Amino acid sequence: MKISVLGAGAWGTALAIQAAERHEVLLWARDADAVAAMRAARRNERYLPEAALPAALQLSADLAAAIAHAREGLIIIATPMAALRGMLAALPAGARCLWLCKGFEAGTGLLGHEIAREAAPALTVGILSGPSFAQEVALGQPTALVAASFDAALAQAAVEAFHSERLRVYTSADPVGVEVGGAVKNVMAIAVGIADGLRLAAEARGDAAQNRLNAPGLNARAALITRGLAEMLRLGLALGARTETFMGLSGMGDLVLTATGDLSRNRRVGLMLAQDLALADILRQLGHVAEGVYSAPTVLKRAQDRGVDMPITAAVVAVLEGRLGPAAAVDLLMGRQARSEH
Ligand SMILES: NC(=O)C1=CN([C@@H]2O[C@H](COP(=O)(O)OP(=O)(O)OC[C@H]3O[C@@H](n4cnc5c(N)ncnc54)[C@H](OP(=O)(O)O)[C@@H]3O)[C@@H](O)[C@H]2O)C=CC1
Ligand SMILES: O=C(CO)COP(=O)(O)O
Repeated sequence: MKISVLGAGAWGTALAIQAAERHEVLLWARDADAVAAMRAARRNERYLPEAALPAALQLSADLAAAIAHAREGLIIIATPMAALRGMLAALPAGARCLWLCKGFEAGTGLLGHEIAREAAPALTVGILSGPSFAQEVALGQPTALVAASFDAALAQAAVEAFHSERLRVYTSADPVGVEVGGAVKNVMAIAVGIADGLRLAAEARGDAAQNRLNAPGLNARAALITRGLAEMLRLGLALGARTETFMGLSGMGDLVLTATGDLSRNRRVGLMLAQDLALADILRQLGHVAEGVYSAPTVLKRAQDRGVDMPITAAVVAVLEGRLGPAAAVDLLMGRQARSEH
């Protein structure tokens, strides 16, 4: 199959490396200098230095040529959410396309499939999601993904493109649930990062040695993940998703990975917020996109529009906007009034 991956960040590069073992894959980056550097080093030093680029992987900075390459095959949009609309609009009618980005569009508050409906209704579209750190996929470590589309043949094409002995690809007919899971887990990873960061700071101060670790511990982490899943489910159901999707790879699976795995950029944002670093400095230091930062306000807005209660999301937004300190945010969440769990 001919596959074009549009966007040569960490995730697009990792999937292109894997698919190039079995397919004719072209990886596109908008920056011609970046393409030249990757051609010379056969490595993406900027975004994924861990893995070599296979000799068969084609590289290009020519968007029209990249689209033409996969005109009859599969186009993968691997940019951040902010660029999805523009990429979709550039594709020709009838093209088959899946995106990897996880979030809500800032400003409009739309999910990817809603943007596609608005900006590119003549495409056949879907999402590839699930718990998957790019570095692990690039190195061939076992990973399971989910391909979701209203078009069953497209989800099956994603299986054909990426399923291998190291990469399992499941299909789903619930793109709404898969997209809500991918977007909301990023916000929850920031929340858990904040709580874990407060604990690490207390330990570093020696509070543990003095037996007065007055900071959130592992119990608080489990509570945040579980209540985060409840928030994700509530919003998802309000937007038309199916309950079982949130118990799967793109829901609970990705939430657990991103909230607890230190490779997560969103979790690292939370860890650094707990050290009272300024958001702008954190984003500079990361050097990669952390979608939760941009999605959090839109998640909250869509929840409020539907009358859905999302207290963890609200606390993350308040911390990101500087209206609440990290410790006060955790205190607020843990100190909420008692109520029934379900
Ligand atoms: N990394 C991961 O493990 C995973 C990431 N994802 C999701 O995939 C998406 C991409 O993440 P990731 O690859 O990690 O991001 P990175 O931050 O590693 O890279 C972003 C890439 O997108 C490019 N880009 C940014 N804006 C535009 C634009 N307007 N037009 C074209 N290209 C653009 C950047 O190019 P330039 O250098 O020119 O700015 C860069 O190549 C995110 O939504 C993320 O949530 C999903 C699963 C796993
Ligand atoms: O989506 C991811 C893993 O599935 C990557 O998460 P981060 O963007 O937080 O690194």
